[in-house]
Amino acid sequence: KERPNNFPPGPPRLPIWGSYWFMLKENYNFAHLALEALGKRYKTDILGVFLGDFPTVVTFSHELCKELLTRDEFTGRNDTIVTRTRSMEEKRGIFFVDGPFWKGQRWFSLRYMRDFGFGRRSEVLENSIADEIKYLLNLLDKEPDATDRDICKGRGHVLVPDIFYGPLLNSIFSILASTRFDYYELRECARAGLRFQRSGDATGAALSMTPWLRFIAPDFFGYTSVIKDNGHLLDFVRKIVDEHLETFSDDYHRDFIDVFISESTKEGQFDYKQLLMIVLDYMFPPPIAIGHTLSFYFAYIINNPHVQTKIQEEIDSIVGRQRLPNLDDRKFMPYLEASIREAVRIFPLNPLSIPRRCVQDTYLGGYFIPENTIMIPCIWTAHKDKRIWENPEEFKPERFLDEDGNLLKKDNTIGFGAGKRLCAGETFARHYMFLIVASFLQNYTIQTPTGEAVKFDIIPGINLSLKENWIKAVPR
Ligand code: HEM
Repeated sequence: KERPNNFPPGPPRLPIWGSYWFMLKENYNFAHLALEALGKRYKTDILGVFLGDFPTVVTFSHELCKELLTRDEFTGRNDTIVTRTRSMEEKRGIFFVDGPFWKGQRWFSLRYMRDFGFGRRSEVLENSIADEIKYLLNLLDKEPDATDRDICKGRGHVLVPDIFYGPLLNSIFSILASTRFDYYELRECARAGLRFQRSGDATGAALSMTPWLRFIAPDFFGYTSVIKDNGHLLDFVRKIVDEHLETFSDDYHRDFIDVFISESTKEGQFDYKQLLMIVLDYMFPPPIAIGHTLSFYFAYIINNPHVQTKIQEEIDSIVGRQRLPNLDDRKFMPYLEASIREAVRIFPLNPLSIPRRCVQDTYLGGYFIPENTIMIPCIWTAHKDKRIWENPEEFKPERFLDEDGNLLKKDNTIGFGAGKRLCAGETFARHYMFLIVASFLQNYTIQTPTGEAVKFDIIPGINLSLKENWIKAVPR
């Protein structure tokens, strides 16, 4: 268990948690800040640490993060107690599988979800998203009723991102399951998902390194949430899949679940658990990833009112006030688009992306990387790399525009990952974020209920999230 020869520099390895002790000392709450600090301490763009027994390499520069994300040797994922427990003790789904199984399942799901509008322009999907956005605008314009008091305190006084949970989930379910659900039920689901991902904080990481902790203090180390909250999501998905199996007919495929049942049965490979996990892997990110990215987005434009005004001017000149914005408007609204890119850059939701696994011995940045090393691109630091970004701490959408105000073709952000494991929902996410932001700012100016700046009270987890973000939408 020696440090491998020519392994990247980093802190020593102590008993039980290896170098993790040093991370906790640097920053107990936020692993990305702890690793960034260790990178600075060792004056390196590539750090070698041991998370318990696992050799782990962290890259910080934009260049090395991009290389890590795009090279085939780093397309594996890690198999941990949490990823296993999450998928019923098997390796299933898309997120945490690798090798030929991952390739086949990723290709299959993207190929067939596309037929239902996912990842492309689609009139049917856009109309259904437009209906969800009308629901949201209506919510901003009314006093709360019994069913929405948890997200609305009064006219225009709403909780972000919780107001988006129902619409986002209904949109993805229109593709997966051709079904709409009650908004409150969907919010409860999204909140279970949020608790589950928050269990991936510092103590949750300890669980992956030393799984026996689940027998000693399951609540403290997040194991209870893995079981209970993930169980809530699985029960929800199981009900949908079982209903599909009961009513399935090969004459007409209503949605992606039907296509999965049909195609995999034809090949004699119907896998119930895989169907559950694919649905879960596509339903989890819309509320958690899009919802919380929007939450940070609104926080930034509230704290930068000049940006908000400029976006509103752009909306007024391209769309006006007589109709709602649609995706045809997107290419004529570079400033709005740039503001979304800038929010993803300055506050990447997954500051350490979703860690990869090295699938064969190789080299990176001149250092030796043994097979099975955990590979972590520190997106947080790469997005503030001064070699790429001028004044990186400043929220400045203009950095994505040329002198004539056109959107730059090249986007150096890597908040959606890169390479063959690039986020499978990026197009869906970008479409949705554009439509929500454009429709909200066309009709409202967003501020905090007190008129003060948003305080960045961040909760750690696999994703970062704001503690509680009530906003006030003031009619324009
Ligand atoms: C703003 C919203 C989102 C952000 C910031 C985000 C970010 C990410 C990141 C960083 C990864 C890891 C990529 C890598 O390893 O290189 C990822 C993977 C993934 N994302 Fe997203 N995501 C978002 C929205 C979505 C949505 C809406 C969906 C689905 C509806 C989705 C589905 C997935 C899937 C299935 C993967 C796993 C891909 C694989 O391992 O092959 N994401 N996402």
